[in-house]
Amino acid sequence: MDILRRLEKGLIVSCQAPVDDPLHSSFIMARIAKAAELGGAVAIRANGYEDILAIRKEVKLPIIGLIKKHYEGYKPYITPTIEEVDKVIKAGADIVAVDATKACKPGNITTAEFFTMIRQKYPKTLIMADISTYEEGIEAYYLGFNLISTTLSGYTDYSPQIDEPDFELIERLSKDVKVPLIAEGRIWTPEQAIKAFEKGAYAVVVGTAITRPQEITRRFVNYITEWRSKGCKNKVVSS
Ligand SMILES: CC(=O)N[C@H](C=O)[C@@H](O)[C@H](O)[C@H](O)COP(=O)(O)O
Repeated sequence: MDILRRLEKGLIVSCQAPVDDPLHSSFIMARIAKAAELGGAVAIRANGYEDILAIRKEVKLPIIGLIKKHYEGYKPYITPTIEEVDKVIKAGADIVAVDATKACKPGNITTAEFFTMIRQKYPKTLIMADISTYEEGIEAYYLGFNLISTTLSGYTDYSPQIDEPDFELIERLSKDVKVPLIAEGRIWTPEQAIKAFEKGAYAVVVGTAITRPQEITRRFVNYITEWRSKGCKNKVVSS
């Protein structure tokens, strides 16, 4: 089946562990991706050449690949140059996710120029635009990106800094773009995933809430700490 059709109304699991995470390992990411596949995910989102390669060997699902790399003097870090695009494709990803914010990519390349470079080199590859605002999503749509994801809302200094997923952006963009609009970023519960679909999302990406035990633990601990600081209603047993 066509890759985009396979994503429709489905859960995409983002399997990423930064260098300072104890799970930072291609072997572990591939096992987590396998678990996500067995659990019913429709696709995997993965970061880094080695991780994509390892996941490609382990799962049959479509892979959305990216490479996070920081270049001095430039803000974009999600597959910001053609070099990272080459590696993502070489590793076996089906879709390449790139920064499509208004910030120039390394070498002062605009999103429009970057998109043209990728399209000329890879005429058939599906390209996902990681955006942070409505305007960026619209621009990405008219440039010809195949999918648009709300990944970077809350991660540029001009987008809303909220704890929840950006439902308003999901709703507005899904009405105005005619390519799949992916809801991504800070989805922590199944209810939020359903809400994203109801706002018009084509598929949802969940990362941290499924694949990062360190952050999941921290979230539990924070809730408990807050409850305790409010003079918890029930007796806390101290050892
Ligand atoms: C902003 C950024 O760099 N996002 C990254 C994009 O690949 C990942 O670190 C996120 O985990 C992913 O977008 C899923 O989001 P969440 O982990 O909130 O479910």
